[in-house]
Amino acid sequence: MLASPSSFKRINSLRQLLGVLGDRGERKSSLSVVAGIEDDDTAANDDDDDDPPFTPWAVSVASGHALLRSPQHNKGLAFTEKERDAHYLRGLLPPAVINQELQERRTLHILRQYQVPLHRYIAMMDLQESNEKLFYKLLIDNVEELLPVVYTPTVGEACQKYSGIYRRPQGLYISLKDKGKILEVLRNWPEKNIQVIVVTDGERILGLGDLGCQGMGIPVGKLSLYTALGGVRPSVCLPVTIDVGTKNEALLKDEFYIGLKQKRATGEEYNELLEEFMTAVKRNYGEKVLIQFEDFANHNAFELLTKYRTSHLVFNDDIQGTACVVLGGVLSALKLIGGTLADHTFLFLGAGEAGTGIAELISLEILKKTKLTLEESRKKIWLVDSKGLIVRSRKESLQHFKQPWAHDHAPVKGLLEAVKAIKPTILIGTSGVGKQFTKEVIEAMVSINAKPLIMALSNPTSQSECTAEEAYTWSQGHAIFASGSPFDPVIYDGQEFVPGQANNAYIFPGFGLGLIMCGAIRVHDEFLLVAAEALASQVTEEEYAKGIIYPPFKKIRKISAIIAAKVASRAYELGLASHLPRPRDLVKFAESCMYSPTYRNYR
Ligand SMILES: O=C([O-])CC(=O)C(=O)O
Ligand SMILES: [Mg+2]
Repeated sequence: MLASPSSFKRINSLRQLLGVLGDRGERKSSLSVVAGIEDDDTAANDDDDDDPPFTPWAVSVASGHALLRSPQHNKGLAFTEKERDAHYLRGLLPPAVINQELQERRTLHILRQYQVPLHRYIAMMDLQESNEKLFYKLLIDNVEELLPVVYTPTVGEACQKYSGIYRRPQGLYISLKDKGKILEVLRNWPEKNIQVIVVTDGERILGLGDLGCQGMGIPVGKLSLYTALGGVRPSVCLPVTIDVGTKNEALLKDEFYIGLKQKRATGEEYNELLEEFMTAVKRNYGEKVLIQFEDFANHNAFELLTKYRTSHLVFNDDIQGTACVVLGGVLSALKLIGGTLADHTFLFLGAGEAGTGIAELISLEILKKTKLTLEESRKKIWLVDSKGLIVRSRKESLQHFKQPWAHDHAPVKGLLEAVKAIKPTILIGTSGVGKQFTKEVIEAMVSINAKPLIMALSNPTSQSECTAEEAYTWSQGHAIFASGSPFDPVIYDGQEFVPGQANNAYIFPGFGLGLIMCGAIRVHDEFLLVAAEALASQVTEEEYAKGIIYPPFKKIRKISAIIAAKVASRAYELGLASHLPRPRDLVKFAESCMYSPTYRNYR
């Protein structure tokens, strides 16, 4: 039976009244009762044979064939005999009834037979589009195996080939053609209650350059992680790609390219479209919707963050998320390499969003923990860009985000020369260009330090500044190593070395959950510091004993809950949280808000 218009009105006003947080949250929505086909996942509702509580609103939103075609509600062969009778499914499915656990094993078995990573990616996207709960159950239960499939590095290849593998729209496309109509475009999206938007303009997809409209794979992938790793409900997530054209000549010549075939717009035209988008988002979803900027090119990334951080709830994952995960890794690594943060000397290869973002957050943490001034703490950090070491004599010609790092020093050309001149204890690669940490660079680091910390952060794997194997072999097992893209453990000299994955996926899902659950209205730098410290605190002594500086991804939901709690707690302290009263136990509250992918019973 379809909901009558008046029932819909009641459903909508209930949504507005309750806000949608999560499944077991104190602010739990009672939509399950309203919608009949249940929209949330309380264990209490899972007992099949109990009669549903009486409610005058009980309606079914889909049945029969439409139910099987609804990714949010479809359970495939897991529909029971009773459900098949009750929801007009008889004959529409083969007779076997297969529960979710067996479906999960079956899907994993099939996935493992695909040798080509992109085929696994396509199979996972198909699953997400046909059976959302099974997709998330599989991803959550097998996160270490499947993260590289739906996310970095495979998502990079998927974006490069996106026009070829495109099947269905997985997010909202907003192009220059939609100028003046963005509010209408937002209203075309089927979900009305949106809490997180990940938006890209495709200009700098990972380290792969301008992929234009094909960048859509990134917001889709990031938001899958919001749900799988941070427990944010899929229905409140909105992936957006803003298409203002592309500089990528190959795409412009490709007859199958799905984007606007024109030169990338810049300046006024670009700013106006972005301004319209930001205004429309706030108007349509309110102040508390989180907008995560992803994979914008440097100039726009910094400008957008500066422009909107005082008027919107915005977060740039490449500047702030990456900074947070790296600061977390460095704080954690201090247990292995010794000293305090302020005792170290940092050298970065790359002075873009990630490099300067990390540098700034490290200096803020030094400022917080010592008596040094911001200026003094920044002096511990040196950056190398394509023209060599950033030094004071270059200051006038530098982009504004590089200027704080222009310290007094004679000009130095290449990275190796900079390592020899600066003698860093920590080397961080954020250049987006692979193979820059050569044998000579790593050897120079080892000649200066007993245990150099080396972080090769550029993504995907092809752009990594060096591989895990190179780092361990060239340093003869002395390096503590982490990378942005995943690498397998390495055996060197009979010993196993486990590289860390310094990827912002450790941070943004929990960070976003924290902002949403407390109703934050702005992102404060303090939130980034507490999130980094929370991540570092999750590494155990046993992990340190093995040289590990990041906790394993299999613990990520717990880690995300802890990060969310720290962020929310700081937001309450700073008066930036609007959901009152403050829950007493924020970790428990965060966990109670998390989406569960277990199938519901449809009575
Ligand atoms: O997506 C990732 O793996 C990390 C990231 O934000 C980037 O490299 O731009
Ligand atoms: Mg990114």
